[in-house]
Amino acid sequence: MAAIRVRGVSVYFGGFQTLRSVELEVGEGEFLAVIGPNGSGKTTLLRTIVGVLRPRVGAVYIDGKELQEYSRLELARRLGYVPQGLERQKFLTVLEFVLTGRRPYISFDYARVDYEKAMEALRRVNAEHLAARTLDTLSGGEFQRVVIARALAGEPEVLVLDEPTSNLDPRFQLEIMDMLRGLTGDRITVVSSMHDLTQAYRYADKVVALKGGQIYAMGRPEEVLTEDNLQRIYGVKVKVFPEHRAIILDNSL
Ligand SMILES: Nc1ncnc2c1ncn2[C@@H]1O[C@H](COP(=O)(O)OP(=O)(O)OP(=O)(O)O)[C@@H](O)[C@H]1O
Repeated sequence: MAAIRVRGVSVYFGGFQTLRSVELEVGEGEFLAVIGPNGSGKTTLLRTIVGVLRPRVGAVYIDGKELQEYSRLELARRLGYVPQGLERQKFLTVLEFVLTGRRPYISFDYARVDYEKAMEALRRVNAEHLAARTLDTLSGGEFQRVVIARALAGEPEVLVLDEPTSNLDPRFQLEIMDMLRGLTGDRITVVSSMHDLTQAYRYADKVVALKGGQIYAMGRPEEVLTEDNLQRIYGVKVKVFPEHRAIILDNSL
């Protein structure tokens, strides 16, 4: 199982700086929610944590070892990534697609255990019944759950998700968030970006709020998700109901 440390990370696209000296730690089995306005650097941070992007300055450590020092295979086994807006390979079946999450473990061809793990992952996201369907026939929310299942099939120690519930109806939002929370009980470290502040409040152990590529606030949900902070971060008034652990936009004022 794994803890994550991001040390002094700055990421640039050409001359444009997207992350500025980001410094954070996530303990093993912790759930970190990454919040912030559109364009604040959430996806860039997640992609840096999984090694898709290499920071110009600073480094990411998993269990005390720098990302670059891991082999690709070892990283693929340890990390699961659920990106946003993944393109569908239309003619693959759901099961074939979820099986690709087992690639870091296979030497020649998928074995029985890989099929079992893939089906188990589909069950966890309540999509077992979709196994034989081709990806092009799925609704947006069904596809989203299947992408999560592919990451789970790889049995990652660290699961990184980019707005995993954005396409889901309320019931599936709760199911997926409960499932993610359950993973932390198995000591899996979860890092997820999200726009739903109530979900961040209810499910995360720790929240990091990005603004303009910098960490604006970080800490326990009740420390970070305050009316003052949120107004400064998003430029809108919100109302926080600590007794309900809920946050709403307050456009009545
Ligand atoms: N490949 C790229 N080339 C140039 N600029 C980029 C690239 N990727 C991201 N950016 C810029 O970096 C900034 C941060 O983008 P990022 O996708 O990390 O934001 P985000 O917080 O995830 O936003 P959203 O909530 O809209 O998904 C944005 O201004 C974006 O335009």
